[in-house]
Amino acid sequence: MPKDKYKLFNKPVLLVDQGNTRVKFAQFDCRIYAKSESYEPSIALIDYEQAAQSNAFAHVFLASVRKTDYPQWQSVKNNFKPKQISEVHSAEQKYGLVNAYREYGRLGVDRWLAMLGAYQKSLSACLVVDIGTALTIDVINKQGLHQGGYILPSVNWSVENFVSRTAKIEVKEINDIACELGQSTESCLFNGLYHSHISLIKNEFIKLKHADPTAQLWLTGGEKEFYQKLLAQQQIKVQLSETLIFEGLARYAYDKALNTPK
Ligand SMILES: Nc1ncnc2c1ncn2[C@@H]1O[C@H](COP(=O)(O)OP(=O)(O)O)[C@@H](O)[C@H]1O
Ligand SMILES: CC(C)(COP(=O)(O)O)[C@@H](O)C(=O)NCCC(=O)O
Ligand SMILES: [K+]
Repeated sequence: MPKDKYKLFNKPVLLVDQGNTRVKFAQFDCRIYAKSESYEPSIALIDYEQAAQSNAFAHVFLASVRKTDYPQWQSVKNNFKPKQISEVHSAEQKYGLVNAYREYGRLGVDRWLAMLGAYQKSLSACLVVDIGTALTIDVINKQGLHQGGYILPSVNWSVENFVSRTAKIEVKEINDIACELGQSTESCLFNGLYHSHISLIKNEFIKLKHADPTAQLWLTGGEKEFYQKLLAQQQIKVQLSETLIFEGLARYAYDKALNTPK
């Protein structure tokens, strides 16, 4: 081990991302390098059982888009003293990223952290798409200025609501979904919704590429692989990441480690 390497937290740090559908956990080995030139967090996704191990973590960093009411998070929380818990909120600007919202605290913290994760990794213009309970799209320019975004209900959520409010729409069998005209109720509905999402993403990405040819398109969230497939059919190449939100959270942990006297 190089001499200039030491850990500030004597144990790993736990990262928690509480979305609207589920809560996700990761472990971050928060090392500080005295002669740090670049910052490359080492993050591993872990499951609830690993997260719930008492005494396994020095500190926990939490990001939640709901009240922190998830039973899984509540039981993990009992392993920590209040001073070991840091809840992160969207900021006006931090770590080179500037929030486009005038009411900056209203931007979903998952969006804020996913942008921070993506921008740290690419240092170019980024389009960040999080496909979870909602579909969110956020645009950041090369200088780290968030340009704004979109929030759309997910396809499944839209279909469920639509079906429950219409008499003649029934979803039976779902065949191959594609960005093309449908020829059954199911394909008209699903193709229409997915196509609208894919066209919006594509359109924004093409605009961003005009401004910065090195712009990157990042996909995260539960349905990212499916969107990757649909975008590939449109000749759009994406960066997939399961850990964007955690990479944003890890930046906060790293900062706390740097600024806490040993
Ligand atoms: N293991 C899983 N558990 C729950 N949902 C999953 C899982 N794998 C994929 N999904 C899909 O991902 C979506 C949830 O994505 P996620 O990004 O976790 O959402 P959120 O951040 O809103 O909680 C679900 O609606 C489902 O379609
Ligand atoms: C848009 C969201 C519901 C997405 O949540 P998710 O799908 O990740 O659970 C969440 O980011 C949120 O509650 N945002 C607050 C409103 C805003 O971002 O303007
Ligand atoms: K999310």
